[in-house]
Amino acid sequence: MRRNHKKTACPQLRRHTHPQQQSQRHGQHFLRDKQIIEEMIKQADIQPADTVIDIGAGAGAITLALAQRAGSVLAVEKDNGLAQTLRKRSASLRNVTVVEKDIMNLRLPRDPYLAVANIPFYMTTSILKLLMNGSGSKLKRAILLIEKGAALGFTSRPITKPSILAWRMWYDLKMIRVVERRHFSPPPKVDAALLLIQKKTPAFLEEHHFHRFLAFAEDVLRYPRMPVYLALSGIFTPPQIKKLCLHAGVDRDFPICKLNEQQWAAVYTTMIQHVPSFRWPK
Ligand SMILES: C[S@@+](CC[C@H](N)C(=O)[O-])C[C@H]1O[C@@H](n2cnc3c(N)ncnc32)[C@H](O)[C@@H]1O
Repeated sequence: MRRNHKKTACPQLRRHTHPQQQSQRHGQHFLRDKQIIEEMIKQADIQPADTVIDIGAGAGAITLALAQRAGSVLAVEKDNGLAQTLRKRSASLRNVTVVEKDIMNLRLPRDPYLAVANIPFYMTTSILKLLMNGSGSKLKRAILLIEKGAALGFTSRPITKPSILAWRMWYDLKMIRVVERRHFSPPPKVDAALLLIQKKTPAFLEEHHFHRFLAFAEDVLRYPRMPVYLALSGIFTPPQIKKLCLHAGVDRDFPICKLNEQQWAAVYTTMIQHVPSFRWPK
């Protein structure tokens, strides 16, 4: 492995450069490039009063940069050694709180917040669920470094996975660009990408519908390429399906996964308004 400590965003990493195997188990791939951190911060459009979470803060490469812009920074790191290092490095910064914890056990802010992070790749889906699932998600915007393959999956069309569809009903997900593996130390096995997550305002549906919509999506997307009339037949009557297709401007044989978010919102709203609740997918 080629090391160039001059370029490393955090010189303290020398002490924390673990063997490759351990880094992979804990998702410890530290950012070496300050320009990428600057780009993340620019994309996050942080305002002076904002609360920002750094998920998997490591030794603070992103946290310390965030502290210059945000009202407060919550740096969450599970690794005891790294958390201690970050505590020392941020001791003089009154707007940084280091929380040594598994991110999955963190109580998220009750007020709107941002997330800017180079997350542990092995937890990507769990972290996105944590940030976006739920009726009262207060996430306003996030810019996350994740695996390139995952970023492509979350942002592509047609949307075949219920959880991704549910996220995209309330959030715009955009892959900003690829970040090659050489920008990390030690480098991961695959390239990464910057994923921008932005809350839709207004969203197609009110927030309290999230879980019911997810159950609906899980039911009708069981076979994503199924024709609309078949996929919806367990919930709607044939005349309702005919009307829905007419309104959405799609043929009854149109693959269900090819509906756009606006069409999904129309189908779901029709269910809530015109289908007895015992027929709603649970
Ligand atoms: C990809 S590294 C990023 C480190 C640092 N932010 C950077 O960019 O250099 C991911 C970090 O997440 C930490 N981590 C792994 N699992 C975690 C968890 N469940 N909760 C919180 N932190 C975790 C790792 O110890 C590691 O420091």
